[in-house]
Amino acid sequence: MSTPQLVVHRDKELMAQAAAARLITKIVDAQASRGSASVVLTGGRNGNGLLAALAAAPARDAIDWGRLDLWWGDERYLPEGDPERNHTQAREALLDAVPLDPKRVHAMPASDGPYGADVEAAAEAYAAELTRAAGPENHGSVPTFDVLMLGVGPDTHVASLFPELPAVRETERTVVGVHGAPKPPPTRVSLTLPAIRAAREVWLLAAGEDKAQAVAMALSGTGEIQAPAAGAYGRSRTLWLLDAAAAARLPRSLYPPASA
Ligand SMILES: O=C(O)[C@H](O)[C@@H](O)[C@H](O)[C@H](O)COP(=O)(O)O
Repeated sequence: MSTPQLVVHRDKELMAQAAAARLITKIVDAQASRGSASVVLTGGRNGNGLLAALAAAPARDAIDWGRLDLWWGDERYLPEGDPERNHTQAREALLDAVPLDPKRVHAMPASDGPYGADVEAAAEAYAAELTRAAGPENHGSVPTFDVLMLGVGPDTHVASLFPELPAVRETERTVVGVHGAPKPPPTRVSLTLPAIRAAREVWLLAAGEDKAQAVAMALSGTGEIQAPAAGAYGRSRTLWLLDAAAAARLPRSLYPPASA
């Protein structure tokens, strides 16, 4: 378990731009050392804000887009192309503007796809896709993601893992169906904490004063069932990318020195 590292930026725009620059470098380095990179995207305003900042970044095309695997941490279980799907919003923010290899863009199933209303079957299918992509060196049922990004909800949820609900308690499966999510829409597909923790690096994105309580709670020792963000950590790095408003309720001892 990697100890959380915090970086606090002036505001959410700068946080998105700095996180985008950080992601470009991470992808370029992974591609230089291993020939490809694997990144898990998140939905929500901060996740999509990062993608939009990346689309506008001058260094954007230092990335070899044809050697990038994209996965999702969660998806709203809606028809393909629905404007509320995380995949739709990621396409609008970045994906449609760059020459990705479509075979390497792993969107989660849509509700008008082969599994219909059976969101558990959709989750099992995505878990199988992850296992197929996990090479022998991954010693697990998911590929070793270079970076897995997560927005943080005001209730400390990450992906579609909400406090106290069954999905956050899952310890075996890597992908589950979610019913009755408090954040609409109610039906979702989500990676579980075991899958999240297979990533080399987990980056948690939180901006705005509405996240300050969640950030303080998740970083103050609250358990992962009550605060799912507290259970989101990478094998070698856990990075919280915050703006000053979201960091406002942190004890000063947790503030990074540069922000003191
Ligand atoms: O499907 C979703 O809604 C997201 O995956 C969800 O986990 C999101 O990242 C958080 O709710 C934060 O969203 P904001 O960044 O918009 O606050």
